[in-house]
Amino acid sequence: MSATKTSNTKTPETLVAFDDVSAGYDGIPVLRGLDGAVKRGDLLALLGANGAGKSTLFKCITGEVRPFSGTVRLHDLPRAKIAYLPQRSDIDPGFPISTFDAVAMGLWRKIGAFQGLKRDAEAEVWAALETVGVAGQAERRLGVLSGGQFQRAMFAQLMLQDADLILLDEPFQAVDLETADTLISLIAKWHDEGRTVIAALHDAALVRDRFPKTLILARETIAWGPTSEVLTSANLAKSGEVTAAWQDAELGLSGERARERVSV
Ligand SMILES: Nc1ncnc2c1ncn2[C@@H]1O[C@H](COP(=O)(O)OP(=O)(O)OP(=O)(O)O)[C@@H](O)[C@H]1O
Repeated sequence: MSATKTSNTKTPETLVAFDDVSAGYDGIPVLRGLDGAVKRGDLLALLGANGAGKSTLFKCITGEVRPFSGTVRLHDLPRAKIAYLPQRSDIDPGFPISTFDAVAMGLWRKIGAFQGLKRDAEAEVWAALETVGVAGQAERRLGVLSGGQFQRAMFAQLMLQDADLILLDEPFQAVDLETADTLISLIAKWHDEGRTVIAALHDAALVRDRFPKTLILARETIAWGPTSEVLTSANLAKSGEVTAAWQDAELGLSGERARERVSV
């Protein structure tokens, strides 16, 4: 990502607004009554227990999941300007693609999927591979890379996407400390360029150190604001308890009753 973007010193404007959003699957909400706004230039950590609804929130932003009620509004943000890195478990490791070609997919929106890469574009792909330290893996199949190499390649792809909003679902899962440092530096650079980044994470210490804003989620909002204010052990404990209570309720209820329960 080479272009210099808008300065973070501008008055922050809303990029994504959630207005009483309920969303989920098979008629059963897993996100409930979500209100709030992501500001342009935010570096926002999304914290919550397993099953708290973090991935679902991302999918509401990308449009993959449509809310049952409420609205998700994108302000001056075409979907083509959103980059989404799902959890590795959601990416098919058997997909027959080289690491080079996977990274080059980051340029698809710019040059089209079936255009041959011109020399300039090829150079961009090599530069991205080098920046994240996996140029030596370029010819290997993406699916055989180690966890850290794979995630570095995915970040190289993100670099080429030139997105305004970057959504990262547990980006440091199964990566070593050195890789995590490299990836965190890239995130910081994107933030400095004025891009908006939301990352679902489980490491509270990392969030405290590197993420100015935090949303703690448990199917509903537990807290959302400056990390120094919202990242408290009380809020984290509450997030775990509320998520567990919702999961217990779902396990104990038939689909029809669960629907009744969450609609009150
Ligand atoms: N495609 C789906 N169909 C049905 N239920 C789903 C689907 N995807 C997620 N869920 C359910 O929605 C709830 C929230 O899942 P989600 O993946 O959004 O949580 P998460 O906070 O990202 O969890 P994790 O930290 O484990 O990744 C879970 O109970 C999950 O089982």
